[in-house]
Amino acid sequence: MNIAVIGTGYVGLVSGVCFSEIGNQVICVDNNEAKVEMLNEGNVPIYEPGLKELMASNMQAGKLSFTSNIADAISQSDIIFIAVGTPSLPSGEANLSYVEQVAIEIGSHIESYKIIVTKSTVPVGTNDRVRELVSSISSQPFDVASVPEFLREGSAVKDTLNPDRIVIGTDSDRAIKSLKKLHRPLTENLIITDIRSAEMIKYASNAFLATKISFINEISNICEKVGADVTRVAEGMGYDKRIGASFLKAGIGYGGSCFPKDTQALIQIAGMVDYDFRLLKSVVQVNQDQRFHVIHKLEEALGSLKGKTIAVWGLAFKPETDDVRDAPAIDIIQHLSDAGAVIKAYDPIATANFRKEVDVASITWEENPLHAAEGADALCVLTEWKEFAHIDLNELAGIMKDPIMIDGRNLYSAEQVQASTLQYYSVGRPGLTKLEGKAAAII
Ligand SMILES: NC(=O)C1=CN([C@@H]2O[C@H](COP(=O)(O)OP(=O)(O)OC[C@H]3O[C@@H](n4cnc5c(N)ncnc54)[C@H](O)[C@@H]3O)[C@@H](O)[C@H]2O)C=CC1
Ligand SMILES: O=C(O)[C@H]1O[C@H](OP(=O)(O)OP(=O)(O)OC[C@H]2O[C@@H](n3ccc(=O)[nH]c3=O)[C@H](O)[C@@H]2O)[C@H](O)[C@@H](O)[C@@H]1O
Repeated sequence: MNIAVIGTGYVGLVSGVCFSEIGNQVICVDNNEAKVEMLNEGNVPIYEPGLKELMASNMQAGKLSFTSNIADAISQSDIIFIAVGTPSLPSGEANLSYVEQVAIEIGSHIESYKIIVTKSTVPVGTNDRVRELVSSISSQPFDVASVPEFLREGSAVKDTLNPDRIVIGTDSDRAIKSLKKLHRPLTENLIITDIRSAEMIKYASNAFLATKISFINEISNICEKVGADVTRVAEGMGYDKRIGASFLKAGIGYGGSCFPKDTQALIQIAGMVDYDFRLLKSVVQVNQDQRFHVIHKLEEALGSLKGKTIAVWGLAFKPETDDVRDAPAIDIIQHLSDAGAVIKAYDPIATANFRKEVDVASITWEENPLHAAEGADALCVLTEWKEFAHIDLNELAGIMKDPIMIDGRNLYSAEQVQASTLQYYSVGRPGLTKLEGKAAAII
């Protein structure tokens, strides 16, 4: 099939590459010409395992190309995917201006029947708005559909080629037939529904996953006070099929370009219809507070942070990505700097992106984790990169001024911690916390 994908961010690029991989002819469009040039040279603007190789092989096979000319892409395609950003407005609502702009451009260029599919995460009613905009400009026949995207950064290619389900929301039998045919090579689990339900499925899914994370983070906070181990609690809960084991890792709260934005947007969507989404508001608040538990633990270990040197391992919002959008590390580093600490930061790949996000004077950017830790009063682990997991903790303790580690991701096992001389603080595993001169608070 002939596909146009508008927008070459995470979703557009990965979808375009994967659609070509399963045998379609794909043109990806972006209005950022520098990005298009980069892609045409075979370079990938994001770090995503496996993407560059797959993109190169499909470009070589003539199945995938990049352009900034939307008119060409539309004329050569049967199905047009809208995959542009829907960032938060200051109110928390989704900014739909990019989606609307693309709808206007599609309306200006269609010359024959098209299926216009919104892949961007959009509030209920947006596909109706797309339909309205296109038909206000063009009298050509077209259908609209909502096919939300569920990929995760860091495993985007794998997720796209092996999805748990594909949701297809449309009121057109013709669109259902084509979209089933397009997606069937990826999975048999195709959920056909109406447009509004499809739009809602995406927000409800992200909000539910965010709720699981805030729930387990609150459980971890209680575990710290009652002497239980949150990793054991999550394991024990996860064997219950009704609960499931995933998204129960306690830590420093969720970040990234989607959960923070989509939870806020859903609160706004509810508010528009006079519904106060109290549960989700709490999820957001718990998440915001959780980031600062790292700071509380540092203060517990060091007292005032003024003039202290704090090493930070991990800046990306999660491993296997260089994305730092709404990474907990941004708030934590800003707070450390405001408290007068000197920061030595290291991330395997996200440092360049992070430097564009934070503007603090008291920070040095280190080239390796041990350099960052050398001479530090304490070390905070903020992203669970694999390369940190294998570091010799006694060697680490030996080069620090004070061997204090705040492990915000529960990266280290009980055995590793117990065999080390670190003064170790975890998330919700108080039995491992070695406190100088006082026992962990167990009631
Ligand atoms: N990043 C992720 O992991 C996921 C994102 N989503 C959703 O997918 C949507 C896209 O997200 P990202 O890929 O992260 O976005 P992004 O913001 O990284 O990329 C959007 C791209 O669209 C381009 N663009 C904007 N206006 C355009 C226009 N008029 N014509 C052509 N290109 C245009 C921009 O230049 C940019 O390259 C959002 O709604 C997001 O919530 C859904 C699932 C996963
Ligand atoms: O709509 C989106 O953009 C995407 O948002 C998330 O994907 P992503 O943000 O890439 O990453 P996740 O793996 O979901 O992690 C999000 C955040 O939650 C945190 N997290 C995740 C899982 C967990 O158990 N605990 C936890 O703290 C991660 O550290 C990270 O900061 C969803 O998992 C995707 O299904 C969805 O498509």
